[in-house]
Amino acid sequence: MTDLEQYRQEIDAIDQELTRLVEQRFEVAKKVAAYKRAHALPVLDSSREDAVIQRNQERLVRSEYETEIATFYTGLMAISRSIQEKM
Ligand SMILES: C=C(O[C@@H]1C=C(C(=O)O)C=C[C@H]1O)C(=O)O
Repeated sequence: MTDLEQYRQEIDAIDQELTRLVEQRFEVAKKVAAYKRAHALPVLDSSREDAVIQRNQERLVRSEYETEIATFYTGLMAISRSIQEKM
């Protein structure tokens, strides 16, 4: 196996885990949406989103990825909100 094939195999294994976790996150977001609907709360909670981004930036082993992790969570939470809004 070439180094390239080996690296792609590593990425595929990470993606498998990521997809499982992201799907799990979406399912919990739907429960949050049901709660918010029952309590007449808006889908968007900007202060919560800011806190999620900050906490995950702090979790990084390498702070060089702070901007990228913020971009990642911003996109993930936008998708999460779109799932909640479709309900
Ligand atoms: C899931 C929620 O709804 C929205 C989506 C969020 C997320 O995906 O983490 C966070 C805040 C909200 O804008 C929530 O309020 O917790």
